[in-house]
Amino acid sequence: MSLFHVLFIDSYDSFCFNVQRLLEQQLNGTVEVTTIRNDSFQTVGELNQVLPFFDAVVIGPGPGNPKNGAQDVGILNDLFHDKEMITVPILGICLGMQAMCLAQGCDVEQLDTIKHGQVYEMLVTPEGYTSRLFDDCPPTFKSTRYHSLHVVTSNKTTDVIPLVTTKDENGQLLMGVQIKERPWFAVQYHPESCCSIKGDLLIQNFIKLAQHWNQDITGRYSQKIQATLNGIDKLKSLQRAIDRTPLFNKFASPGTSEKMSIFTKKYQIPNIINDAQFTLKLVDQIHQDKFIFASSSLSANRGEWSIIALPDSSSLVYTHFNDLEKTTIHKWQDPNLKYDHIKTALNGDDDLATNENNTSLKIISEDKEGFWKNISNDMKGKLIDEKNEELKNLPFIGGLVGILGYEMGSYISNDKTNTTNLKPDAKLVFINNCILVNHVDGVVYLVSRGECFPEEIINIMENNEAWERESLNWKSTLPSDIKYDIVMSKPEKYSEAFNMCQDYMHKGDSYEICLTTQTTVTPKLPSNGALSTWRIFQTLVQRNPAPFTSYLEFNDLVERYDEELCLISSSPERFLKWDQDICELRPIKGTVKKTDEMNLEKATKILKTPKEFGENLMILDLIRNDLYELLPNVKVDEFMSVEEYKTVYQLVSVVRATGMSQSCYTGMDILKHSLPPGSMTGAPKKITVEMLQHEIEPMVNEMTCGGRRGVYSGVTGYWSLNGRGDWSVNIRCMYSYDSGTNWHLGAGGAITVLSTLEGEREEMFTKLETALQVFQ
Ligand SMILES: C=C(O[C@@H]1C=C(C(=O)O)C=C[C@H]1O)C(=O)O
Ligand SMILES: NC(=O)CC[C@H](N)C(=O)O
Repeated sequence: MSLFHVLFIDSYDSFCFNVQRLLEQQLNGTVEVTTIRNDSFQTVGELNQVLPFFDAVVIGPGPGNPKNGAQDVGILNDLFHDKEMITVPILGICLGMQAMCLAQGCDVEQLDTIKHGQVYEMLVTPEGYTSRLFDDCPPTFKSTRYHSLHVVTSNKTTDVIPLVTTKDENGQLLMGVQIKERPWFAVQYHPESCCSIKGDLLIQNFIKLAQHWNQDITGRYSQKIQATLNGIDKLKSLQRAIDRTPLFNKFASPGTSEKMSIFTKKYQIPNIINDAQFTLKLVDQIHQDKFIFASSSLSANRGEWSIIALPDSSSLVYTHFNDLEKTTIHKWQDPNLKYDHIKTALNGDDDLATNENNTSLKIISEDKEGFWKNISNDMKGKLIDEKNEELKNLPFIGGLVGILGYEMGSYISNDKTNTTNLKPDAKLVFINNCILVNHVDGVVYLVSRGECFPEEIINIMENNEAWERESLNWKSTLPSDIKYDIVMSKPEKYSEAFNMCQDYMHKGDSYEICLTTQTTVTPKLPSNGALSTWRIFQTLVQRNPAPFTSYLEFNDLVERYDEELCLISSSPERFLKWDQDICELRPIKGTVKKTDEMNLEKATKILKTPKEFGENLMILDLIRNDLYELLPNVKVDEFMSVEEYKTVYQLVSVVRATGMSQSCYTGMDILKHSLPPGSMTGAPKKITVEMLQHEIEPMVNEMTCGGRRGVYSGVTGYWSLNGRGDWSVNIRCMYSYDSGTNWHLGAGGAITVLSTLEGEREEMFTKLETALQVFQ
């Protein structure tokens, strides 16, 4: 079977892999796609050398305006002016169509009413049918639009033949074209969106047309064979334009794999079924260090399990400092290690700190890429190909737990000049012992790698009748004699930032921008007063029960030190969960505040309006893209359901990818490639994250340096030794880098062209309030 080779030129869009997979899914998998960026080649001349290898070129969507030239669209404009291209079959999508038409003398103008994530009826023109691009297509079909700009024809642009149009407040708009006497076709809508129909038919028709032109009209196929023979090396180098190398080779034998027996003990406790308080009563009994991933609000597929991870003296602590490009590794509460040793070592420039103080401390100079690789390699030898069904199905049997901050994600640059920044960007601890609570079956498991599960916990469980009968006596307010200094972002700065977001979206640089603010709370204690992190946790859990309630206090040194990291979270949002074969993302986009007047029915109406629909759809398509980058089988399993939480209603979608076990990737690869979470960035991710970091957020959040978000907007969770993982988005949370002296709370929301300043500000305050209420 001969393959159909497509060169796909992406413009750093967040829908690029959706397009790639849509192409690959046609003709029974015989379409082979090589994806490059619009600046992978410096000149069209270079591109021409590989062109004969390809049957067709697809030019994808993306931010920017082709009228701005190469800085926005790389070589796209030159490509459409190049003689060699005249015979090459091309399909342009959105930005691709705008560049194609601009080169034909059309204008590209801003729409009066912009459409981002909106579904419209496309109308095929008579020329649409004669062109054969819309063979077998009904006269009207629904498709998603993501554009601020549109193509305007004139009586001088007669070579541009309209194939599809649509109508809206802007009037009649051009939605698809062919360039006269050329195999060049384009659409303004997005055939790859999950809300577009007939996208597959469009691609099939384009491929047929391309084959026909190559064979019968231009004779390109006779040149192609020769190019295949000497183009192989060039092609291989093209395929590396986007790095999709796995973090580690999961099929290679681990070599030094440790053989570990897993100890489990099981307690069936029927009356804990559906009782979220059980976990809280249990953790109340445990006085040793613990990381808690509790479900304080139970719902299907979220909150079935609570996990209590117990670090011990052999647990390794991995801390990454992004600005310093260094990682420290040491044992949990190493008796010889002092915080001063760590500080001194971080300030020095030794690659591997010599172990002068007889401690377990190791310092590694590495950037975040190195960190991702090294922790994965450390886990590699420890992962267990578990045959025992029960152990295989437990969510966690030991492994890494912790926090990956926003700055660990892609497209965010570090600040190497900030040599004094000792705030960790990632902190993970290797766990040998844990307690799992299954809230559905009413079972508690004690799991240990090895045989030494802490006696203290076994005793607590053996005597569970005593403490379990008691009701939870946690206070739901903090001591009344504590005052708080609360510093928030300035309102005028927020509105400036909001307007800046609108400008970018109107220019076509972004379709949705998640603008966030940071608030700092400093407790003012009375003399002899104290406010423990545990007390704050107790309060938040009760004030805002959530499926992803976490408590992570990193008292990883024997001596308490002033720069301890602590996170207390009541997040509603799962970012990514995976098992051996399937991974699931659960983006939340769309928020309505709960009030006495607001009920589920009313909230559902609001959440189904174009504003919220578009906001969710954009992120849904972006999340599909994140999964499609590495895995070919992706499905939207839940489309915009309304979920009720303590203080808000939220619009949630669920996307799953299957077939991970046969791929070369693990869930950790998916996690690395899809951070930061799309629901916290907006789309397209790359340009939006860059604008947020460098221009928009430094203005709003003056007290945090350089657009840093830190723990907020990152993820918290675990990677289990049985190949599972689950990470929630760090929102509706508070965290401290200095042992509770100051607490940071982030809050924000996605801004689209349909947003209003007042609406967004109120939404941001509603979200801030879910955690801030603890201090009030
Ligand atoms: C940015 C926050 O929340 C995110 C933004 C949402 C929205 O824009 O509707 C909803 C959930 C989160 O993904 C936050 O809570 O601070
Ligand atoms: N999705 C796109 O390709 C958008 C193209 C262009 N940046 C616009 O906003 O119109």
